[in-house]
Amino acid sequence: MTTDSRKLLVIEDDPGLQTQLKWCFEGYDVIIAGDRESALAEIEKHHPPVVTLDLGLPPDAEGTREGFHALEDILAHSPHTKIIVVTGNNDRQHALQAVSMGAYDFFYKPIDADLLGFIVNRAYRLREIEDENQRLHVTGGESPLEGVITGSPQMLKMCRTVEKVAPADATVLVLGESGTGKELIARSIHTLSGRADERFIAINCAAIPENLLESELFGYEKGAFTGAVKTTPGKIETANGGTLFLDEIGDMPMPLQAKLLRFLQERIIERVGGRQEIPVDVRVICATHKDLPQLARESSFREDLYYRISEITVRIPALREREGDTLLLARVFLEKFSKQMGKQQHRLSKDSLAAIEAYPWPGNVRELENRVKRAVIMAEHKQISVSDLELGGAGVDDTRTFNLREIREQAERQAIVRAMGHVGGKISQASELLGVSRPTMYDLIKKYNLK
Ligand SMILES: Nc1ncnc2c1ncn2[C@@H]1O[C@H](COP(=O)(O)OP(=O)(O)OP(=O)(O)O)[C@@H](O)[C@H]1O
Repeated sequence: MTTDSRKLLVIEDDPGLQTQLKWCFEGYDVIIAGDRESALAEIEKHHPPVVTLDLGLPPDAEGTREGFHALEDILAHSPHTKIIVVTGNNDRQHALQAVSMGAYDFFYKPIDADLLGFIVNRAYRLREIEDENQRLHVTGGESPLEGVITGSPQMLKMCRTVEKVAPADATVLVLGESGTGKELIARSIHTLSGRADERFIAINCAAIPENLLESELFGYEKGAFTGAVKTTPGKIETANGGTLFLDEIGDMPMPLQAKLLRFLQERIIERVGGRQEIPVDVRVICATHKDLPQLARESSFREDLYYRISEITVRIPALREREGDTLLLARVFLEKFSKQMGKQQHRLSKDSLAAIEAYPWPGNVRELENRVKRAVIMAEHKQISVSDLELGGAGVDDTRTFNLREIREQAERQAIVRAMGHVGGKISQASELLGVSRPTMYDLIKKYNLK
C-alpha cells in the first residue's frame, strides 16, 4: 500500500481542526466526518484501515459520550479498524478508557503534526502486517475451497483434506450435521477433480419416495411400469463421466442399498425393467448426518455398503465448533443479501453480534444464512437488531461462562460422556481412554451425577 492509496478517516467536528488535520496528512487520502452517523457511512463506503476520532462529538461536543458511542459502533462494524482517539489536553482517564474498549492508541490536543503522523503511520504498518497475516492464515498459501467461507482452523484443516482427496477417484463419504455445507463440499470435490468439466448430479435419497427412488437412480425402460411411456436414463447414467452426489444416503431403503452396492462394485447398471448391462463411469460422493455404523449395527444400513462408500471420510465440523466463523459468515451473508435485494448496506448492532456468538446454531450455516436473509428483509433500520434475527432469548446459550473452574468442569464432563459413548458405557474401558484409574472414574461419575 503506498501512502497515496492510504485512506484515513478523520472524525472531527471543528472545521479549523479538520483543515489542520487534512494538512497534516497530505500524503493520505483523507476523508472527513463531522459526527457519528456520517463517520459510519464513510466507513461503510471507504473501509478506511485507520481512523482518528475526536471524543467530543455533537450532540455532546463538550463531553465524551458520543465519541465513545462512535468508537463502539466502528469496532462493532469493522473490528480491525485502528482507531486513534483524540482527547482534550491530558484527559488521561478517557484516553485509557478508550484503549480498554479497543481503540488502538490515543493522542492529546493540541495537535502535534509530527507525533500524530508517526502514530498514524505506525497504525497503518500494523494493519498491513495484520492483513498479510490474515491472508496467509486464511489461504495458508493453499486457498480454501471456492464458495466456502471460513477462517477457522478446524475448517481449514478439512479444506486441505478435500484438496488432497479431490483428484483421486475414490468414493468419499461427507459427514456433518444438517446445514453444515455437505453439498457445498461435494461440489468442491467435483470442481477440483479431473471430472470438473463433466456433470455434477445431486440426488437427495430422503426426499424421494421409496418406490420412485429406484427408477430415479437407475432409470427405466419403456413399459417397465404403468406410466413408463418412454425409456428414461436415471441419475447415475446422466452423471456418466462426472460426479454423482447421493445426499442423505443413510435414508436409502434396504433393497436399493443392495442394488447400489452392486453398481459400486461392478460399475454397471440395469435400468428398471431392462436386461441390458450399461457400464457407467462416475465418481460417487455420499453424505449423511446419520451415524452409519450405528445404523449398520441396527441392521438398517448394509455394513458392506458402508465400507464401500467410505473409502475416504470427510467430517465437516458443526458451526458452533468453528472458531470465529459465525460472525465472519454473518457479515458475508449480510453484505450478499443487502446487495442482492438492492438495499443499503446494513450492519449488525452490538447486541446482535453478541447474540450471534452466543447462539448454538443447531441448523448450522443454513440457519445462519436464512436468519440473516430474513433480517435484511425485515430490518426497518440500518442496524440489524436481535429481534430482526429472531434471536431474542430462545436457544441462546447465555450460560457460557468465563469462570475457569466451571469451564474445566464442563470440559471434564463432556470428555467423560464422550468416552463412555465410545465404549458403550464400559467403565474400565472409559477410564483407560481418559487415562484415569477406575476409582477416580467412579468418583467422577458420582461428581457429575452420570448414569
Ligand atoms: N462455509 C460456507 N461458506 C458459505 N456458504 C456456506 C458454507 N457452508 C454452507 N453454506 C451454505 O449453507 C447452505 C447449506 O449448505 P449445504 O446445502 O451444502 O448443507 P448440507 O450439509 O448439504 O445440508 P443438508 O444436510 O440439509 O443436506 C447453502 O446455501 C450453502 O451454500
